[in-house]
Amino acid sequence: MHSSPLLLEEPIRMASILEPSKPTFFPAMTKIVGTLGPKSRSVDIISRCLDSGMSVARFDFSWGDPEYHQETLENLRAAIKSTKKLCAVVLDTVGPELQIVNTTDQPITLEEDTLVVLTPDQSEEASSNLLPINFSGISKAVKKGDTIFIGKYLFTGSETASVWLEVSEVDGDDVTCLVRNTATLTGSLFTVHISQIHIDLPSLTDKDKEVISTWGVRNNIDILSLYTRQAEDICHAREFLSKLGDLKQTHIYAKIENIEGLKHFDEILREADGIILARGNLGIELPPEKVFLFQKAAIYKCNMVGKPVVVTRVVDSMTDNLRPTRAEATDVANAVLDGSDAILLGAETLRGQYPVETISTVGKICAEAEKVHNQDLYFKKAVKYVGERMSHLESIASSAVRAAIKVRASVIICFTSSGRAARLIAKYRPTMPVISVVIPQLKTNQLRWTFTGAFEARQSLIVRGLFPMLADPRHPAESKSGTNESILKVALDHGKAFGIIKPHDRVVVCQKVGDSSVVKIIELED
Ligand SMILES: Nc1ncnc2c1ncn2[C@@H]1O[C@H](COP(=O)(O)OP(=O)(O)O)[C@@H](O)[C@H]1O
Ligand SMILES: C=C(OP(=O)(O)O)C(=O)O
Ligand SMILES: [K+]
Ligand SMILES: [Mg+2]
Repeated sequence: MHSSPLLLEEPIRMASILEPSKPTFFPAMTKIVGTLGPKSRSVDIISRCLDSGMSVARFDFSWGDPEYHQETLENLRAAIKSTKKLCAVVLDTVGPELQIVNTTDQPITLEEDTLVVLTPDQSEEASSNLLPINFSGISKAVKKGDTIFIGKYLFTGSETASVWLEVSEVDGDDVTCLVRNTATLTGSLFTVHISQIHIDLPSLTDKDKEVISTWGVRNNIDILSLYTRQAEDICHAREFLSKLGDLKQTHIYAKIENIEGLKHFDEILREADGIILARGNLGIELPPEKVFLFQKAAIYKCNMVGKPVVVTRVVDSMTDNLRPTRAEATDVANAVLDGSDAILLGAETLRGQYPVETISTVGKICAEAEKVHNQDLYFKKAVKYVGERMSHLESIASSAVRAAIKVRASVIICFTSSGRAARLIAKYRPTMPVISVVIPQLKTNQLRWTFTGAFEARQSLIVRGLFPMLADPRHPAESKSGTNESILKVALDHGKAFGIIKPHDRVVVCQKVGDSSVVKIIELED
């Protein structure tokens, strides 16, 4: 596998492209987040999603009630148990999302060159010439000539399932718009995107808070996906989580949806635990020729500070088709080459016809792209960015990756408690999987004693290259020397059982021995 690495920057022998990919245990180092919904909520389908490589499940509270999502989550738990595959849980908030509710049960067809009125009067029924919106300030927020998109496939506005409107007149609280393309809106809820306006609503709404403090607390959510426009949005959410018991351990990922988020990107990145590039919304907010540039710039910034970055909306067409378009397949590979940690699937798994096939197709594309990723070049950039003098841990982490590549180790094993050491290793984008062995720590909050570790292990399921294993808390973490040897043996056995570690392989281990952090190389006998 490491004999003659292909690099995109070097000439590739064309025939080598046709060599079939060898099957490996790890479908890809890049992770796949699947949004669970009507077409992906049975134990059977979720099990197949996990087996195909989904390692994070997203619950989108923009639709569906808590009971519905609870049922899906119980099924996810059963699937985890039967497949023995770990899966993290993401709660996606609604935020100041603009919505039109259609209570009529009938699809609504809007005809090109006709007029439609958007009204904040939500007692009105939706029709092809009147659409009630959940935003009282709409008439003050827009002006003649502005662009409004309604529907799900919001990129170009030319799809038949979404509509592109141009504001033609503002009259009192209502806004009259010219319909630019004929489209039929189906379902009970349509999202609305108005380009480049500030919506004067809080990023974390009362409804979001209610859901987090009930459903979120009940289910110990690992990651909160937050509609983010500025760094304070993250601070407020963190403050809110800090009062919810175990949820103070929940990671907050900033969902960058619009120009405001783009302008404040650097400050947001400092506060957030990770970033989600919501390209659905961003893609219509930005001129099309700028989308790739923001993606590359944002991913680079995340990579350099070692924070996970997730890219959305890659294979929309697989919602209804078994194969992605050429553009989509290439787009997935480019997201990997740009440096994303994970790919987020929305409609494709939520309400698409091929959730399992979508996951395995995306996984295969990711795995191919990873093979030609120029690790050497990337590594140099990352080291240069940190500069002199490195922290001890950063130096240990980068050295572990360097050593593992030089000795062609099949895997890196990293002992970690907070997950920080393992994330730092992942930052240097090793070409081999990292088994992060999370060692539970006993902690108390005055009321009760509990073990840490479960959050930390699951949270690494969204990071490229990290494959967590939660050590048995009965191994006392204090007496490091003796017990770590037995945990190491368990980790090696784990790797062997899954076929990623074979006899005579070399393995790089990163751990603390006494007070010193060490990187050691071990050569296995059998
Ligand atoms: N329980 C443990 N046993 C052995 N080594 C550990 C343990 N926890 C962390 N380490 C190692 O200690 C070093 C410091 O990592 P640090 O970031 O402090 O750990 P953590 O991941 O627990 O925050 C790293 O080399 C890491 O591999
Ligand atoms: C993921 C996105 O949106 P949603 O939360 O509506 O699925 C997106 O806009 O990229
Ligand atoms: K949402
Ligand atoms: Mg969106």
